[in-house]
Amino acid sequence: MINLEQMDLILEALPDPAFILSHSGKYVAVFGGRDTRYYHDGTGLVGQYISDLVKPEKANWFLEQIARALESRKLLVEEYELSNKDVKGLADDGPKDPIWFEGRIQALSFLVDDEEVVLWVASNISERHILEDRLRELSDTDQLTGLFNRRKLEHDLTLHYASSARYSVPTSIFMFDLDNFKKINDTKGHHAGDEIIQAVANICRSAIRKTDTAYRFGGDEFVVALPSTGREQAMQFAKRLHDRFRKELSRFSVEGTVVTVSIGVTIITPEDRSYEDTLKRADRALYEVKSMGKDRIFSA
Ligand SMILES: Nc1nc2c(ncn2[C@@H]2O[C@H](COP(=O)(O)OP(=O)(O)OP(=O)(O)O)[C@@H](O)[C@H]2O)c(=O)[nH]1
Repeated sequence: MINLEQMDLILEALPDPAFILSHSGKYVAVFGGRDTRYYHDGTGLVGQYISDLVKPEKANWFLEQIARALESRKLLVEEYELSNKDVKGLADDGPKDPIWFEGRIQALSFLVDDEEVVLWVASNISERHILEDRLRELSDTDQLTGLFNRRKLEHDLTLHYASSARYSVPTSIFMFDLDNFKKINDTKGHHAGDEIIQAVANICRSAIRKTDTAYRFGGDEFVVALPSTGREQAMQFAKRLHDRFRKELSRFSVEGTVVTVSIGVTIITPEDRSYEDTLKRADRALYEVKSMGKDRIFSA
């Protein structure tokens, strides 16, 4: 049998810190979490209140989770970020960078000083979090150009569509496609083609505003989303962008074949049933440009 003294030693040896927190946010007790590579020593927190130690917004979040766990009586799992600068009363030794925690919060079946209490076990998941961020970034990014990809475009357009519908804020869309690209690819090789695609991406990056976003839609097709931009403004910008393409892509010409860009411009309208309708219209505008002889802008 394990005696009480041994039980204390076991609790102290727990790899992750385990807090007993009251309904009002008091640190009633702290066990374990002695690994200073991952955690700060939390024993200095005992007897203090969360709202005295962390900023109000974060403190309210902690109190909400405690209340939820007490109400549901079920295990609650939540991820959150904290740095030792956020929490007064922690010793300076321990990790310097902000830590991402997974908190597992469980109501306990006894009261402390007439208050309900929860067990809050905090595990350091920073490494996993960084990896997840990197994976998300990779899955949203086109490898050749570093621009966002079609997947991310579809995600972002859903948001633009929702805010256009809700707040009547216009979002303009350019869809553009290189002209005569196949010929260059066939004559000078795929590698030269890749260079052109990268040059287009660089022009986009340097030309657009911070609030605009450029995407590689696929192959030699690109999309730029311009939030809070009406048609007239969008057309002015399309002209400027088109001029830059003309100037900066002319160096890739071969044997009388010039790489130019055709741009279809449209705007999310209240009649659109979803962003897909907007994209289809942009695609139709692009088709019109191509049939009119390429290297120009058409608004639909
Ligand atoms: N180098 C390179 N070529 C690509 C890439 N993705 C697509 N392509 C090529 O891009 C070309 C796109 O075809 P089209 O749009 O019909 O070519 P185009 O000559 O520009 O045709 P128009 O738009 O009618 O002027 C095809 O030859 C594809 O093989 C890529 O990542 N790198």
